[in-house]
Amino acid sequence: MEAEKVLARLLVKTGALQLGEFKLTSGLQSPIYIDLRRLPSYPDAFRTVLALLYTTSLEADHDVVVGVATAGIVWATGLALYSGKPMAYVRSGRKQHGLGRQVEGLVEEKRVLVVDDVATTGGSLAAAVEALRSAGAQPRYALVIVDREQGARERLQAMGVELLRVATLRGILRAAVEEGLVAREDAQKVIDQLYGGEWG
Ligand SMILES: O=P(O)(O)OC[C@H]1O[C@H](OP(=O)(O)OP(=O)(O)O)[C@H](O)[C@@H]1O
Ligand SMILES: O=C(O)c1cc(=O)[nH]c(=O)[nH]1
Repeated sequence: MEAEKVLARLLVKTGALQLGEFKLTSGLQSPIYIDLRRLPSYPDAFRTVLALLYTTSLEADHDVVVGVATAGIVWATGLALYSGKPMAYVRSGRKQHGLGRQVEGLVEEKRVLVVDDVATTGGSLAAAVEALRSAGAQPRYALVIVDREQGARERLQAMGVELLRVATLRGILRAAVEEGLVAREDAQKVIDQLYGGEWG
């Protein structure tokens, strides 16, 4: 079964796909929210999505898996255990006590795969890439489970980082409609509001 269909089923079953009115981290408003933080509460779903993430990660040459705080750390940890690669993580800001670091773990001169759960504008991944470069790392690839296609790929490309994704939000919505999991009219409203009616 293709990744979009698997994700559509799991996201609906676990309540991780929510329709409504949401404010995003970028300040944008959205009629849909993907809450992948719920997945680890369902071990079978967690394992299935980790396997999909691992398969996609094979496209990226890397020495270290780096999670983006907070949601990305969970997935990076699972992926590192899956792949046997070292793992590190990036905080959203520099720690104000202890060693005062933003990047935790060994990344200097390493080819890094930056992992997060969702990409929307790419602001969070871009900030992580900058922090990693300041720490002497070489971030080459970013990897997410869901790419909402709201600017992340282009923003990262401009920084020399390629964005890999298990699925796009539009692909998941299309599969959810085909599987009878989301009403076509509800999905169409999301597509109209976020993508000017283009299903991609
Ligand atoms: O591409 P962007 O526009 O940056 O949006 C995506 C980011 O937003 C969410 O994080 P959030 O800020 O909600 O923090 P959390 O991971 O700590 O929950 C998500 O986990 C991504 O990191
Ligand atoms: O852009 C975000 O903040 C965001 C969107 C989304 O669908 N899911 C999420 O966890 N964050």
